[in-house]
Amino acid sequence: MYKNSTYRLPLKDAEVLYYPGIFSGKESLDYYRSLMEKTLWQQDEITLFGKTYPQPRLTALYADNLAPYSYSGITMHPHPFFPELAEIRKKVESVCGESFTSCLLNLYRNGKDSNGWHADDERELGINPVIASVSLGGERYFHFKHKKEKELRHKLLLENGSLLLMKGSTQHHWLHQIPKTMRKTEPRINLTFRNILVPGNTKI
Ligand SMILES: O=C(O)CCC(=O)C(=O)O
Ligand SMILES: [Fe+2]
Repeated sequence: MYKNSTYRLPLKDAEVLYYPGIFSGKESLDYYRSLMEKTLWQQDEITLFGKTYPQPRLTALYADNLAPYSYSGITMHPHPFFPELAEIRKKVESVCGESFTSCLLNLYRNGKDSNGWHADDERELGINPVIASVSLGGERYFHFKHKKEKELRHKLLLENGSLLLMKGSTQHHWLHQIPKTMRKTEPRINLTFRNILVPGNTKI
């Protein structure tokens, strides 16, 4: 992919943009190292069909407000932003022209770590959520599948230093995942910037 360009993915009923190289190799490595160390990583348990498993990745939530975020039966409480995270948010906001209250981070330690099929459609994200997702470290494939038209699928390699922006009706019509991989892969940090609303507050 050529750096400093924007690609709109050819997905029906969706608005998904890919920006490779919003950070240089050096910036990406510096951020990767400081986030690896400073992030308060946690491993939650998920319950599937009455059985409990450790989530197959580490996560952490940061926000400007105290709004908790619940998904897959897990409720996360945010920590305040630290300087590197705030810097990354600023860059992302300037690239995509949106603003964000919160950041959910994922750490995929190796190819066995993954993120199963889901849509980011929780109530506290509002009606047409804008989600800006930064990748640092090892490359992983990101898959999309349409909720109703099963033959509509797409996959994309998320490169170090890139940004993937999902907006409009994307979460209504599509699911996404990061599948496990057998390839040898370096750890990957993913930052998903979102607007998470305080319960009772509706965004206009
Ligand atoms: O790791 C990624 O690129 C995707 C993460 C994701 O979909 C999520 O946290 O909701
Ligand atoms: Fe997601």
